[in-house]
Amino acid sequence: MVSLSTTPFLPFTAKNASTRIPPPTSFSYSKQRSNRDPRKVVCACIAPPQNFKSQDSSAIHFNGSSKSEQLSTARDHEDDSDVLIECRDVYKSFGEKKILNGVSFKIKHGEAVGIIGPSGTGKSTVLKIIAGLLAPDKGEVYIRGKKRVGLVSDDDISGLRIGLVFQSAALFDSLTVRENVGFLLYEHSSMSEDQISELVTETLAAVGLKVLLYDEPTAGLDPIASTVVEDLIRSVHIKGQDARGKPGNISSYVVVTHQHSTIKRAIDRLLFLHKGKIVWEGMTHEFTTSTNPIVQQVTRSCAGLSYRRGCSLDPEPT
Ligand SMILES: Nc1ncnc2c1ncn2[C@@H]1O[C@H](COP(=O)(O)OP(=O)(O)OP(=O)(O)O)[C@@H](O)[C@H]1O
Repeated sequence: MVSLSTTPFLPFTAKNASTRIPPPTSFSYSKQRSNRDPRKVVCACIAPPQNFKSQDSSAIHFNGSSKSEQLSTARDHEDDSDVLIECRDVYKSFGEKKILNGVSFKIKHGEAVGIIGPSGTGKSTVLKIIAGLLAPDKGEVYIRGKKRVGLVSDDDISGLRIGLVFQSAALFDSLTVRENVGFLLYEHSSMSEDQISELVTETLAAVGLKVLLYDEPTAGLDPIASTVVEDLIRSVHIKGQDARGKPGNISSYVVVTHQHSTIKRAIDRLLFLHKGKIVWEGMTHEFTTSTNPIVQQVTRSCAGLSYRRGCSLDPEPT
């Protein structure tokens, strides 16, 4: 397990911040393969900052500008050779509660995808199904074109390492509370900023992760601290680069979020999950100009509201 103090994350500065900014209070990265949990899931934890006051409380608005959009959730006649992950008609219930009701989408090599939608609609459930922590009741998950059977194990058929980054703890009952919550930060680490930066890049490379799934990575962070995390998410992607200009190792990532700044800064393509289905997908900048009635309900409810006032992605009641 590798645990990192937050202080050394200063190399990842917010592009829009004029001053160097404090990082989140804790960021830890852990290769989660204890003897008690043989699954090939790599887990990290990002916790909200403590005792950190933003130096810039300016509102962050989410407003795209493109006129075009792609309303179709079915992408026929596509070249699928670069598809890393596909969920095909996935259903999931918990007891009597039907959560996913035929979810289908593809994640391609190089993509930065966001899953948004109302609370409780099953976004985290989708991530857990992709990661192989939960099995769908019906439907299939394909990893590089190979159907996944059962949960992720050491016999993983895909060879594609998928990491899940949790926003909060209490994730694996096989881990102790201490392991789950803290990932034991080195609060008084003597490592330099550059050493830590290097360590993150090298650790990701050594672990061999190709896809990262982030579950609400900026929840609870103020706007400035969020930008640090959003930049870090971009920096470890193959299309990004770290403070030293080195490209990341992550081929594709998926972010579940309610935060407008994260949608704007860290996501290129959006999947909108509503009532158990993907009801809209398109490029991030196409969202606010969508003519999809459900999307319009959301964007209407967000009009004029700032991030800090907590604009919700829940559609207005009809
Ligand atoms: N293991 C479980 N057992 C029973 N119910 C569950 C389980 N996991 C999730 N649920 C329920 O399924 C629903 C969807 O949960 P999920 O966390 O996937 O939603 P979400 O869209 O990520 O929500 P939020 O945006 O609020 O985080 C919720 O009602 C939740 O209580």
